Amino acid sequence: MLEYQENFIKVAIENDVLKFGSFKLKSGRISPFFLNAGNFNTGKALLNVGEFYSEAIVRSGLDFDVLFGPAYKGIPLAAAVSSTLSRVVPIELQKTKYNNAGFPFAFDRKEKKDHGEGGMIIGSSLQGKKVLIIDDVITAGTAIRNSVDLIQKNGGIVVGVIVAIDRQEIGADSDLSAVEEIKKEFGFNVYSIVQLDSVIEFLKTTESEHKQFLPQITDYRNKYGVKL
Ligand SMILES: O=P(O)(O)OC[C@H]1O[C@H](OP(=O)(O)OP(=O)(O)O)[C@H](O)[C@@H]1O
Repeated sequence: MLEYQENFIKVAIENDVLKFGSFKLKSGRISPFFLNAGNFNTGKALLNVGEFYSEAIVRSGLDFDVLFGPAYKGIPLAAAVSSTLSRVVPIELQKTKYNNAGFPFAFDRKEKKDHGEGGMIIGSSLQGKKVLIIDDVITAGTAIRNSVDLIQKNGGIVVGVIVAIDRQEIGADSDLSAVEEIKKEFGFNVYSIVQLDSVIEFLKTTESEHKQFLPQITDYRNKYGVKL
């Protein structure tokens, strides 16, 4: 595990974003851990988070024009990360790789608006642009599929997805994880700051008060996790 990944897990725990206990998921599975990015709710936390995502994005080597954050939790993430990228990516690289555009971002509405400027997309235009979707987590992949559809309807080309954590969990009717299904269906990669395996490693190797959850998490990984 890299240093920034360990730091992400620490910050996520400190902010009550990564929680341990017993949580019922949309899938009906009872999970011993849960990620709620809505708890990155201070300027300080967003600055931290912006840096973790930025590091994962730069490491991915992915070439993109616009960040897209699906409503609602993707919205502050897209704003924070585009702001951080414009600060941490060296100017020369911004010129050569990112068109010196200042890392534009966009997001969608959940409710239709038919007055004022109208439309479903707010922020940068997606027309003809390579789009990187940013979200907190993929569970069944519904949010990502909706976003891909919306981005394509608005003329954008999705080139990848970045999430905070890859749960490495198989779907209800398949041996593939949601992340693998998305890759297979659309052909682009899903990147993450950490995977469930990193969280397991963290609990094994650090003096965390949450070490007690290791057996339940390992059982959950064995029961629902993707085979490596
Ligand atoms: O892969 P999925 O099964 O779609 O689950 C993941 C999505 O669910 C959550 O958002 P939610 O749809 O709850 O909306 P919110 O951001 O408004 O909370 C989360 O922020 C992801 O966008």
